[in-house]
Amino acid sequence: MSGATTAALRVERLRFGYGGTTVLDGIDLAVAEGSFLALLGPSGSGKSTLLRLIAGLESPERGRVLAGNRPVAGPGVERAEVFQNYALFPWMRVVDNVAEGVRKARPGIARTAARARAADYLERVGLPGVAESYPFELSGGMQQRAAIARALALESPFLLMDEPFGALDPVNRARLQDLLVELWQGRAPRPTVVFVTHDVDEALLLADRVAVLGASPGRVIADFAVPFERPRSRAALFGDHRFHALRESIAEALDADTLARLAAA
Ligand SMILES: Nc1ncnc2c1ncn2[C@@H]1O[C@H](COP(=O)(O)OP(=O)(O)OP(=O)(O)O)[C@@H](O)[C@H]1O
Repeated sequence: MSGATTAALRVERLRFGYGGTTVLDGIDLAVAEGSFLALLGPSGSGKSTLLRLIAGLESPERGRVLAGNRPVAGPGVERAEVFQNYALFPWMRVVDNVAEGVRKARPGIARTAARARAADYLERVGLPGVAESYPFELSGGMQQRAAIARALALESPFLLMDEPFGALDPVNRARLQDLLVELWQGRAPRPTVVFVTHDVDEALLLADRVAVLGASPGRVIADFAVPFERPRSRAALFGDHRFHALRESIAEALDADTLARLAAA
């Protein structure tokens, strides 16, 4: 496993279930500081649940999550989150949605300073001029940009993303993928990212490493380093035989898990 000694994030022997049904069992993961991990897996394998445990929104039954060497005991601003469905407060102007996060991360910051920082991040995600709008006035792609601005404005060492582009059309999805990588690479130090997706190509485009979860119970069944240099282009990836080989290996790992489950049923 990579980054065992410099892991910013560690999941150790983790087990978790809902109402007596085990969802995740025996999860061990070490994510190197400043790296980008994609969590891939079939529907129901527990990707979102694992992210919620890392976020501190759920507590493990066994094992633990360590973020920056500290056990995670609940949500915290050092672990910023972006979910699939924008999750902006509808009653707040866009700038205040972002500024609210800044104020949580920096208690005591003046309201005007928080709003200025929020406006700066909205500009960075390509949303100048919408600061005073309400979320309902924005398209889905724009709302998701604003949600990303809100998470990035926290300037947290961890960025936890649960299928953040899943609800977007292909053009906006590609734009936001590029934007995310650009913003992640532009930050010093880079935040450590855990990104849930069930899109293999998205994982290989974005991540340094892909952990594949199998289902029933969810556990890591394969772990691949993604070797492509950055900046990455889709055209270069599609022309690279290693991309196709990785896709194949991931599909094989998922197929083997499905067959094993069918055989056990
Ligand atoms: N709040 C909940 N209460 C009870 N069961 C839940 C809850 N949330 C998720 N589950 C169950 O836990 C399992 C894992 O769900 P989870 O959403 O983590 O999987 P996932 O891999 O993220 O799936 P998807 O790709 O469809 O989002 C599923 O069987 C799901 O039905």
